[in-house]
Amino acid sequence: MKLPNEFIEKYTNLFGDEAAAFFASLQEDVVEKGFRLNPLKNQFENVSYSLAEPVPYVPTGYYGNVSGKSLEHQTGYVYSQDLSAMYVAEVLDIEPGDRVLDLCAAPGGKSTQLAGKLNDTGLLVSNEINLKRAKILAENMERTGAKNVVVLNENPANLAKHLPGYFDKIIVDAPCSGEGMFRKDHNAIDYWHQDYPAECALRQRDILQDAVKLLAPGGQLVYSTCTFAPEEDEQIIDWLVTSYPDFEILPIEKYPGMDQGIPAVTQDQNLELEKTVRLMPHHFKGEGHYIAKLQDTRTKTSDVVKSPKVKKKKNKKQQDKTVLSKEEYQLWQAFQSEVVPALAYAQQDLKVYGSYLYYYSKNWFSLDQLKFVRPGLLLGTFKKNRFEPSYSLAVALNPTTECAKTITITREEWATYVSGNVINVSRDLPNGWYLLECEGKAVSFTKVVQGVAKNFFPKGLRFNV
Ligand SMILES: C[S@@+](CC[C@H](N)C(=O)[O-])C[C@H]1O[C@@H](n2cnc3c(N)ncnc32)[C@H](O)[C@@H]1O
Repeated sequence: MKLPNEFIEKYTNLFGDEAAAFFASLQEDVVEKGFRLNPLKNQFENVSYSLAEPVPYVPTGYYGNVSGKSLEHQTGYVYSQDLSAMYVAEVLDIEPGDRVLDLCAAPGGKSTQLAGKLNDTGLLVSNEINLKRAKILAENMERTGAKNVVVLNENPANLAKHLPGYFDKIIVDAPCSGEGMFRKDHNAIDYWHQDYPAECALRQRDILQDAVKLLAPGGQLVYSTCTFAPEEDEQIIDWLVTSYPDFEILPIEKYPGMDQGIPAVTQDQNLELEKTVRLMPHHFKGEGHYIAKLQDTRTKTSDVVKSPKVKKKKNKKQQDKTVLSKEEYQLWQAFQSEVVPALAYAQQDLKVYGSYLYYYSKNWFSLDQLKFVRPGLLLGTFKKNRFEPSYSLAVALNPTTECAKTITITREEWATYVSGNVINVSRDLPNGWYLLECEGKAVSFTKVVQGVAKNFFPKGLRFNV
């Protein structure tokens, strides 16, 4: 890998004696991998990956490589994540019931972790400006099985216009010059030029200005990048606390191999920046990252004050099209009482978009003016006088406690099913909807018709093991 000359010059000046070790680490081909367990799932004794090497700084993190074609991945038990990246969401102090925003969320590394930390309380809004990436994000969030996640496809300015002061906690994992990704993605070097970090910094300031507007007084903000560039790291945080004096930098615990931020790269030599973290590949097993944690010191206001105003409906024509018809509600209830009795959602917490039925709590914000990819948990589809449960609902279920009709399948049968084939089951089994579970993990819904479990695994997700 050929590093640009200006890059070498810049970091030789900045890192001095350490520069040679730093450049050498960027040339390493074999980089240790990591993964996280999803706390929304249960029975981890059935996970076939070794949990012998836990990561010391993330309770759900482990060293090791997981396959995207494994049962554990398909059912959302594990998420493959860089060993540095998994420290970002870890440092945000999530409390049950928090409203959390991941502003630059695709493909979902931080968001999947945040969903686990919220444990189905509060609300997680995972936002991604790029539609294609937002769809990938939604797929990754689906696999977590979280019931309280909304995926938006908004620009931060529009979000700030509609939801000012709405969120208790925000992560800005900013688009950056990606220097920390050079060894993982050699193409990142092609985009790099001397002025690139400064250009990225302008965009990061814009995004942070909106993030500040979105944060509730007394809220917490975590900012991260995967670059070594001081322009996008310490200098951005220095700019933030200078521009917004209500914000103060909180200390982040430094585990072995983690470095502190470098005050010397800022004009005012702001020593507070030592509280931030640099993850450097010559010191730490993981790609290059920078993390800062900020506290808004304004007094917290009550939920009543911070909820955005919802405009009252003016006339009948403007009636909410997302309200279920009586027939739709009856179809859902018939399915729900028979198959998922634990999910007795109130009618006000259900919404329809076209023929799709979603769980979306009445306590969450109005989606009217926002572009969304996932307006809550997709429960299923209404099709000519019947209700068909979704894959999203299947993977969100605990087969033991939340589903009354399950069929246990073997790993071989699982492999058959995810490749798009049917499975033969007992002919004595009554026809109808069942949840397929393998080793306690919810795989998919199936419809049994005379001893055959029909394939309802989404076409776009099918794979051969
Ligand atoms: C570093 S990546 C996020 C990675 C993600 N947080 C994760 O852990 O998987 C930055 C994201 O910011 C998005 N982005 C680009 N320009 C943006 C902008 N102006 N405002 C908000 N997000 C932007 C990119 O599309 C990209 O998905």
